[in-house]
Amino acid sequence: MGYAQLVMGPAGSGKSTYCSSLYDHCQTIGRTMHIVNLDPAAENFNYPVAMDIRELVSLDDVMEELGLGPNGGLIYCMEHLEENLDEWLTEELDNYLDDDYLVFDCPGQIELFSHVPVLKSFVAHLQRKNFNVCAVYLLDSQFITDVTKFISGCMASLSAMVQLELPHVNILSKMDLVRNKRDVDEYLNPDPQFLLSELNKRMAPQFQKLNKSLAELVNDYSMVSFIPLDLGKESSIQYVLSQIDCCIQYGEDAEVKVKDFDPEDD
Ligand SMILES: Nc1nc2c(ncn2[C@@H]2O[C@H](COP(=O)(O)OP(=O)(O)OP(=O)(O)O)[C@@H](O)[C@H]2O)c(=O)[nH]1
Ligand SMILES: [Mg+2]
Repeated sequence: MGYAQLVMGPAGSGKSTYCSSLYDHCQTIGRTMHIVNLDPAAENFNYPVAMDIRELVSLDDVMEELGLGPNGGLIYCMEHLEENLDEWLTEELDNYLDDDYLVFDCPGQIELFSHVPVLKSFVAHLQRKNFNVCAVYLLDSQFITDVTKFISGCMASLSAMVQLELPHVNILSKMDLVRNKRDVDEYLNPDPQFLLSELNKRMAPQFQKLNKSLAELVNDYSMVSFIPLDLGKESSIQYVLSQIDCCIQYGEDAEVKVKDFDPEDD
């Protein structure tokens, strides 16, 4: 059984930085983790790139040859990935062991996890290869300064959740930039009444009914809650990782082995 995180979130939400911090953390604690670049437009990396979509397809070539812009070009690249999953991903995965842990650093174009099916096929492929996959969705903590931004961030996360049907962990990134940590608490497990009153304060009266539906939607999927992540604190990274590990049952096999030898069981 292999393990994988699919790291998603809007452009600039801190996905690649999270991946490199996670990598460093695992180096420190002596744990093996491989980071995969799925962004055909990425250029600089702060982590060793274990697999790289750019070896399959280059955004520059696609834009030049097909006359596409950067976003259309990216969608084309991802569709190309989808068509080549059997060759490319299967071949690349052959380099890893059965119980390896992979982290996929995705591009930030939001359409990738809202309405383009490539990630769904990608996940299905990983699952066929016996990977336990967790969706990790990053939202910039600066979004909570504006409740309308926060709600739209929640909706985007929700659409990834509904589309991918994976264990799902939401992270509020860049906590080092939050000055008043108390402001954050209300957004980590948002109360629908609180969201509703904040939205109503911000928006014109004709939106009240819509606001109510949005707040209810967030509440109905009570899974829209966030774990704060402060990359400056090793303990924060460790906590986030432990929550994700729990979702994909990483480490449980080891526990079972320990239990097998528990003298009290005799
Ligand atoms: N202060 C602070 N800045 C951060 C943190 N994480 C990321 N950043 C900054 O936010 C910007 C975007 O970070 P990236 O990690 O490239 O974000 P991304 O989600 O990978 O972006 P795309 O791949 O373009 O979608 C960079 O300038 C980072 O230095 C953080 O925890 N704290
Ligand atoms: Mg990135």
